Amino acid sequence: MPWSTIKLNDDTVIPNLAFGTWKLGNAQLGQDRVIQAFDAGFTHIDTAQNYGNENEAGDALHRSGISRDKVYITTKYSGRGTISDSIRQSLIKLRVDYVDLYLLHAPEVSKPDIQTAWAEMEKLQAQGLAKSIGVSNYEPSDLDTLLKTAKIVPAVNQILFHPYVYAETLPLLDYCAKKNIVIEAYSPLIPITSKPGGSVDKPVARIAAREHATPAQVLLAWAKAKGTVVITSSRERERLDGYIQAGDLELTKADIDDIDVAGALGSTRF
Ligand SMILES: NC(=O)C1=CN([C@@H]2O[C@H](COP(=O)(O)OP(=O)(O)OC[C@H]3O[C@@H](n4cnc5c(N)ncnc54)[C@H](O)[C@@H]3O)[C@@H](O)[C@H]2O)C=CC1
Ligand SMILES: O=CCc1c[nH]c2ccccc12
Repeated sequence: MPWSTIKLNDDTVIPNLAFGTWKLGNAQLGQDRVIQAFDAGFTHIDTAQNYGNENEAGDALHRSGISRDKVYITTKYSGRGTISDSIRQSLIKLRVDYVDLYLLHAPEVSKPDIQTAWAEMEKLQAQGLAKSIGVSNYEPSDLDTLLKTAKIVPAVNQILFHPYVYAETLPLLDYCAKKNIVIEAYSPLIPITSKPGGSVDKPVARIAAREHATPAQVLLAWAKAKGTVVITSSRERERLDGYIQAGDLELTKADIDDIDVAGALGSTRF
């Protein structure tokens, strides 16, 4: 099945592939690279207050001429200023009236504290500034704290997600599944970007050879098969085309099990 959408607990839908804008390069290059991602077929961009390129993403959106309802925009509060001011500044930079998804970037930047920050997020959603609200880098204990006073359950938790951390993340995945919180997977390509030569390489290479695919495509297909929203990136058009095509790559249960086992063998926190 190609890349598609996932229904969130607030009844909205989110594309299950996103283009991340962290470390995209300087202003003009950043803007061109977002446009390149739209051209390649991405419909979801993931940015943040402190990536320093919401302006470029907004300009890219404007220049590409894509209508607002055809693109899904996520940004995050990264701890600078108040949440209320931050989202308003993000909306100006992004040149939009609302974002589709607004996240608390991490528990430590959920200021002044997790419960107060979440109450602010709920207000923004009620005001229509964010269609959906969620968190990032939250552990079960952080979610416990949040849910004690929350009126709304976070729609997503955006976390580090790749085969080497999968086994140790299972308790968090289970927690989120029980609360109907969708997992967004960032840095899914760590096995080839930061840890080449590890135990996951073998099954990934075997599957890639069989499917005439690249290792990156196999890793994206693995994260998709786990039911996550996959967030990846590249400055290169050829790689972006490969990411889009990875939506058609169906792994078997045996493939997924092989990658899970190899990931657990080489497990190290990055
Ligand atoms: N919420 C959070 O705290 C975080 C969120 N993110 C989000 O996730 C997005 C994606 O994160 P990444 O770590 O960049 O994702 P990723 O793990 O998909 O890596 C993407 C990088 O892999 C490179 N790559 C692709 N194929 C390769 C190959 N065959 N060999 C070597 N390198 C290859 C690409 O050129 C690109 O630079 C970010 O832009 C951001 O939006 C990322 C980190 C933290
Ligand atoms: O999103 C990527 C990593 C990152 C950059 N800034 C922050 C702030 C808080 C948590 C994570 C990050």
